[in-house]
Amino acid sequence: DTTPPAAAKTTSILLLLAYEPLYPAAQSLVQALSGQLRQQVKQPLQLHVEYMDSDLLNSTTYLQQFGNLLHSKQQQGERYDLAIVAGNSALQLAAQEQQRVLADTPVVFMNVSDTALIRRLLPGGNLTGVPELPFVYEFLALCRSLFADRQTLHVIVDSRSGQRDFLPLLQQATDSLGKTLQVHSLTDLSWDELASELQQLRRQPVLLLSAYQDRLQQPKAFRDAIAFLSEQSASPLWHLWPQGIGEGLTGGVVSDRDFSVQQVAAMAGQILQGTPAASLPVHWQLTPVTLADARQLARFDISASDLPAAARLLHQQNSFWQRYGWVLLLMVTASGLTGLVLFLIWSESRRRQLSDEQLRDRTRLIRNILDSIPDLIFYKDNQGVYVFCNKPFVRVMGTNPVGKTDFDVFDQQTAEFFRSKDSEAVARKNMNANEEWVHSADGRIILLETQKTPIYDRKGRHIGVFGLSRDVTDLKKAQQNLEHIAHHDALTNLPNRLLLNKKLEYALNLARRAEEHLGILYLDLDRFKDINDTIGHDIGDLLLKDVAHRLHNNIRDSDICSRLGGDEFIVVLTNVNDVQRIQEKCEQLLQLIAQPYSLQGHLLSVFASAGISVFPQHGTSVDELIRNADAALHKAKELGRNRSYQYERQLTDSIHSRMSLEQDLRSAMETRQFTLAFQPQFKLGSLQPLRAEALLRWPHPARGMISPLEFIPLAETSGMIIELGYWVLRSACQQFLFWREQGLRLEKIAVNVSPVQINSSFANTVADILQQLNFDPHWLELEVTEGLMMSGTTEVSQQIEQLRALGVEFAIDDFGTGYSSLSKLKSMPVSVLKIDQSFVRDINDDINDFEIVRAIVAMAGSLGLTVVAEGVETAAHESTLQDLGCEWMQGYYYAKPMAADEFYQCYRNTPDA
Ligand SMILES: Nc1nc2c(ncn2[C@@H]2O[C@@H]3COP(=O)(O)O[C@H]4[C@@H](O)[C@H](n5cnc6c(=O)[nH]c(N)nc65)O[C@@H]4COP(=O)(O)O[C@H]3[C@H]2O)c(=O)[nH]1
Repeated sequence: DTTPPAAAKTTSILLLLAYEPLYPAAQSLVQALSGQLRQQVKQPLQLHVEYMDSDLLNSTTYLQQFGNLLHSKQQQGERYDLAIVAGNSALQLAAQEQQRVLADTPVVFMNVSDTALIRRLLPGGNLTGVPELPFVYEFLALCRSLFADRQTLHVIVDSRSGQRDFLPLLQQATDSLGKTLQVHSLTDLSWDELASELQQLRRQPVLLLSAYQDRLQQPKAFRDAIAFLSEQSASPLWHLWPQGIGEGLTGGVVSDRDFSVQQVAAMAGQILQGTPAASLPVHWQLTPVTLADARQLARFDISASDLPAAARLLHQQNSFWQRYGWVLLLMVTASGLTGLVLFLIWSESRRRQLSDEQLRDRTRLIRNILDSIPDLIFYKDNQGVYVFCNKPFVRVMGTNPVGKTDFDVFDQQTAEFFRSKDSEAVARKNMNANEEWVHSADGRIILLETQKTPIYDRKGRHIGVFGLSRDVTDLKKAQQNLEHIAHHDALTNLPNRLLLNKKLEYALNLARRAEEHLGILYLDLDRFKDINDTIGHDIGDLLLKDVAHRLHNNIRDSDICSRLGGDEFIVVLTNVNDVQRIQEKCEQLLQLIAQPYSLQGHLLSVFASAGISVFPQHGTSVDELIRNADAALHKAKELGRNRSYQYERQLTDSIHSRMSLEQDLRSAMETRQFTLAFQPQFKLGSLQPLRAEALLRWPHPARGMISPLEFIPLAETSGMIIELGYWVLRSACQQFLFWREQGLRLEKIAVNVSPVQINSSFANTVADILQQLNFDPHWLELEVTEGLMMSGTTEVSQQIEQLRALGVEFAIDDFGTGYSSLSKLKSMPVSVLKIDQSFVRDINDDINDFEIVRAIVAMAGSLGLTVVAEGVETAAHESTLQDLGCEWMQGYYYAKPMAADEFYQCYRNTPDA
């Protein structure tokens, strides 16, 4: 009897991997870890492996979803004595679940390159582990020996942070070695454009940092990305991490993962024996290993002898065992169980030749082994009569079938199905696998994955069928769940971009065959960000759900409705015969979205804009149709929102001109093409301006003066606004100092600040600039948007408060256009309100505008805020504003924005100066 005397406690370890299950490196990591852990942990061990597949799906929502999945498993009885997490996002998830799934569970991490995250978690954390650091200098040394004649290191990155964060380090390293770093960024390139750049590079070192998404936001799983890039590239691709090497990437200098696995298993062993995780030091000392794929080296004509002597080569096919070993191994494993059963049958048939006792012992041993396997194992003779089955079979099926056929045990339909699968295996003379749903004895319907193998006697005659069934119900459910998460948007449950691409591809094929049209509607909510910032993200989320619901419920089943993220939706109208219908349906959906929403006591209105592209007129591929619908959406927004626009060719041209404007903007930054204009602000009744607003001007060498309304958004999306904004601040302050020296009696200079500029270093940088210029902070007013003020994030408030403490004054620009309510004004850290010019323009004709201005002035007065009216163009404007109690004015009625010299000439001799 092999039953142990007393059941030893099972140690349960959660192995959380950031990778996808199909990823070969993930599988070998699991195997290596499980081997090492079994050596370290003496008790019975149960490993729960979870694959996050976070390369492609790395949003916070996904992390949240994954956490929920783990939590629900835990509630069904899973418990963990220890968690081993591999990869950055796995550690992120562990950090997120510290209080819930992993409460009191020690964590050992590995393959984590995010050192900031490790350092953040270490103090007080119940964790330790082995990080994975980039060996940048060692890698450059390898490049020097392999590509001695090359001075440039090419790097591939995309927009995602993480790997991209290593760029400054690489820049520093290449600079220090006198090399050049050339970045090929998927933020500017599509996959195809990157491929054609890689085709131009002949035998140059190319380092892959990160490539998951291109500028068209087309994602690729890591495996697909490296397969694609390595196939296209005329140069070998290298990596700072082991993953991907051997699967397309040529090699790299990486940390030794075998060593990490040993360390992690040793740490796990110590923790399970009672050592607190926090008392085991993190293993920061890592040894670099040069790893290379022999097949890729051969492809690029690189001699393995040029690698360091200790380099490890993958896929080196030189011995019989290396070539065919895996085939043999597979054959041996597959035939193992079959052999065991054959042995059982054989021993039964030799019963009379051996002593009874010997036979009984042997048979009992084999039975015990087969009974201890959780899978259902059975053997039927060639008449379909069960000769043997193990205990799990009897337990799950609720009956012992030995001596009976399937027809005696199961219902007619199930029995026929089982018999047909037996016959298939016999006909194929080989193992046959199938899945089958069956009723189990405890009343559940379970999914069995069954393998059937025909058995032959020594003369080759068929004598029966051996079968092995595994209960994969839970596995299938978990897979389906993950599959669903991977393909659906967590908030609205609509298909995400990945699934949209697949469905649209399918719809295109159908439309092609049926010679029908398809309509692609790219919808985006107008000013959704303001709603989010002012009323809160919770309400914003509810609103998105309602919009999704309205869209989904008002299209046909064959149509597709998908959320791309944020407030962007795509609706695909299928089976369209009359193109006119597309436009009509789009208008109908926009009207539907515009109906009011009642969300947790808030009555809200929101409008949407839509861009339309039509198959086949506006494109024949998924990419092209979505891109063109997007271009049409931009046009719709430009034309004033709450409307739709159908794609036309000129839009692509204008996108190209937008891209060329962006390039010009970069060179304008380098060649300092910008200037400042200044517009005075007057206190009522005074001819002498006491304040001036600095406004950025870009005299483009070919296109003339370009409005800030056109280029500031570009500078914001490209991040250039940060550098540009500091330039404006510095120049405006210098000009102000100069005027004061010349005798102009100005009190303050106002400078516009874009929300993008307010990051964690904003206040310190502004303070530094003021200090360098010896500029009194009380002379500075920073104009920020209403949305930013309402966003209420702690970072923004901290930055603003830090500067206010120095004496810098803050104003809300274009007040009244956002969603902030007057009652919220009290809590905003500002002292000036600038009434938007759109209210001033019609103040004498539109009673609503008049009332809004009246309310703003009254409320501001009671809060002690200064109100400045913008866009005062006529004496009538001035007099109405004066009647309402507004004291400060700015507008063309007094002066247009002008160059600094002109400003000085205008106001140096003003009577009350
Ligand atoms: N119709 C009319 N317009 C008037 C009148 N008085 C002033 N304006 C215009 O209204 C805009 C006022 O600036 P803003 O609301 O801050 O709006 C600014 C501001 O949001 C942004 N901007 C300008 N310079 C900068 C800058 O240095 N940084 C940032 N982040 N944004 C800037 O660009 C916007 C537009 O700037 P500009 O084209 O210079 O346009 C200026 C000004 O020329 C009037 O009586 N009638």
